[in-house]
Amino acid sequence: LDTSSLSPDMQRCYELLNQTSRSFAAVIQALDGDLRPAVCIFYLVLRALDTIEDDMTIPPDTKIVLLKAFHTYLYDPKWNFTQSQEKDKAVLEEFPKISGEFRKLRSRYQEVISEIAQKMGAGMTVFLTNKVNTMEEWDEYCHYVAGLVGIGLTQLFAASGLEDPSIEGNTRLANSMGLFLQKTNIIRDYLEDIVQDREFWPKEAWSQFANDLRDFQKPSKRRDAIRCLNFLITSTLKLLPDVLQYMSYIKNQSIFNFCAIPQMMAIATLALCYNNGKVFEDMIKIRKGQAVQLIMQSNSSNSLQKIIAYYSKEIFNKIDSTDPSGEETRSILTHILLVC
Ligand SMILES: COc1cccc([C@H]2O[C@H](CC(=O)N[C@@H](CC(=O)O)C(=O)O)C(=O)N(CC(C)(C)C)c3ccc(Cl)cc32)c1OC
Repeated sequence: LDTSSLSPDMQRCYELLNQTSRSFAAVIQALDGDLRPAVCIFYLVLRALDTIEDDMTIPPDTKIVLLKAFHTYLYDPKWNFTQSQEKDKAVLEEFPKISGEFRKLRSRYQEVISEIAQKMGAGMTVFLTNKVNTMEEWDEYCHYVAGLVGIGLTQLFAASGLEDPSIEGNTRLANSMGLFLQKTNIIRDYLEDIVQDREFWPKEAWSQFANDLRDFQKPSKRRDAIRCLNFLITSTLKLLPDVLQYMSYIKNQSIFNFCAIPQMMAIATLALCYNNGKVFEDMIKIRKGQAVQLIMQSNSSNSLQKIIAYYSKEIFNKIDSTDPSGEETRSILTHILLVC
């Protein structure tokens, strides 16, 4: 991206974007028009909020104040936070550069980003102290940290003039775009979260198979662990029709690629995780070469349907006849293969 004509602060924002997100930064920088800087800033604002939520060295009552007030810092030219130990702490230390560029965005873009930041910060405080119990609470948590991102982005797309303003009405579909990504990340990151003493797998799911979520690390509990894993993957696959429907409304090629690539990485991750005990042994990541191939292919609804059909068949062929969710998994995949 040629940033030479941009202000020093905006150049720094693109550097921070490339530092905080590996493959994804490239698709943000490929966005058309004034959507590119708006999404870059939105991503960094969200990264700053996420860095506060993730930082276990911040005392809970300080964290609650920071999360609830965070949206106001967008309008405070001096605000930054230098006490973070997280890997992405630079976005908090250099926040004045991000908020300065934020205040230069069109007012509608500012309105969307600050409203999402306000709702997300408030929602995060609800789950700071409470674990996720029911499947409904799992949806609620994922709405706060990811569904709102889908909704906010959809509002930015509509405001940019690059998409039909009516897509702003697709709130449920936009929410599902976030839930699909977040639920996939939570399923994939079981071990990484458990070793950091964090639990995002809903109790309503794991309590069917164990007395404690940590039990799934034990080889003796591997059968129950995989049954819980397959149960959660089956629940997440139910979002795929919404993802396909959301994508069918997107007309701008740069926005299509920006939305499609993370969803394709997620379905490939779910296929890899399904019935795979490695989820409980080490960090699972789809191979870089596979990811690049997916990125190259994710440019039209037709190619999306082909990729989703490919991974749906891969999961279908892995279903274990003794798995209690097996019937449900088969039925959802059959439905998906019909619409693909
Ligand atoms: C319509 O909605 C979307 C359309 C396109 C992309 C995303 C979504 O995709 C990335 C993709 C991304 O960030 N990939 C990482 C890979 C990884 O972190 O494992 C990357 O390539 O660095 C992602 O994961 N999240 C984080 C949340 C899921 C919490 C929202 C995210 C964070 C900020 C923004 Cl602005 C966007 C997204 C959307 O959000 C739903």
